[in-house]
Amino acid sequence: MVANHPMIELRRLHRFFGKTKAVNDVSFEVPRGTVFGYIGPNGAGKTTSMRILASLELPTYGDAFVDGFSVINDPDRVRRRLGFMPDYFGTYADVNVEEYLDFFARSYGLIGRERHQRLQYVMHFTGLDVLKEKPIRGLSKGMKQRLCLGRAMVHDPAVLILDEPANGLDPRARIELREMIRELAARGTTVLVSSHILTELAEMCDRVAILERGQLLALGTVAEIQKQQQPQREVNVGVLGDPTSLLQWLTVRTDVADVRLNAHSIRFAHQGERESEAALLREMLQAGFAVCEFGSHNRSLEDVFLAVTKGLVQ
Ligand SMILES: Nc1ncnc2c1ncn2[C@@H]1O[C@H](COP(=O)(O)OP(=O)(O)OP(=O)(O)O)[C@@H](O)[C@H]1O
Repeated sequence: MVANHPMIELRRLHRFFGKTKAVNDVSFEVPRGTVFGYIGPNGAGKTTSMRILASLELPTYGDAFVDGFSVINDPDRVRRRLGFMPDYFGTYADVNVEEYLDFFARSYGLIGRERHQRLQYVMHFTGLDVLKEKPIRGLSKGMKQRLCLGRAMVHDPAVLILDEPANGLDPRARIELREMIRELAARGTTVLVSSHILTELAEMCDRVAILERGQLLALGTVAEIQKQQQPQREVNVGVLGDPTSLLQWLTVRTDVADVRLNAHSIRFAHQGERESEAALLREMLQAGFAVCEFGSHNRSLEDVFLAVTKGLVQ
């Protein structure tokens, strides 16, 4: 096995349930220490492929690897290296936070001082140390999510698979979760995290995959995907006086398209980098237009996500 193999790899992964192609020929690699976003609408196949990685489900065809070990041929080694946080939190007996985590630490074979230290570390990392004696059925949704993360990381796995961990969290809890995930990656943990929406993951992920109806639609950094979807930027120009002559000036240019007159400004799509936008503004001023406003922006991530996916469910 080579030293710098990907920590997660899906290789032509397929999983069918009858006629439903839950995962349909998906391949990608995730390098060590990165946060990888797995994004798609309901029924896209995110949970199914995560369950395959967690060796809870077998592929129909293809294979998946964790730290170089196949989920088909080496599920025990995969389980030791991987922590899985499912998208639901089941009901549990009347135990408190520490007892709950201790149970999972024991089930991973941690003993004595090592188990004690690991529990202290996990409770401190997740902020649960102050709640360690609280019965888990009395925890808030956000605290239960932290406990679920604590459970997934109790055996210090190299890879964490988090299925919609931000589901149902309030804005502050989302930010805290994002910080925890980034910190885990900074310490070398590889994290695969799923969500329905790109905006939620955009800031914390190094790379993302967009999935729909079992198929991979886009793969790359958020900026790469955004650029693929919209190489043009939308520019808005305000000008003093009658805008008609600027409108005509813009319409004949080849680097400008879709010129529209708004109430007090002109909008158009501009092909090119930021430098050519600056050059365009300079030319406008040199041509004598009294420009009082000039702004540009990419399409929002929501728009990009909607453009990539088609809203198809299965
Ligand atoms: N055990 C199963 N038996 C039959 N069909 C299944 C099973 N598990 C998943 N599916 C189907 O496979 C498809 C993909 O489901 P999956 O749960 O992987 O999607 P998802 O992207 O996680 O969706 P969500 O965001 O709604 O959780 C869906 O059509 C689902 O109904």
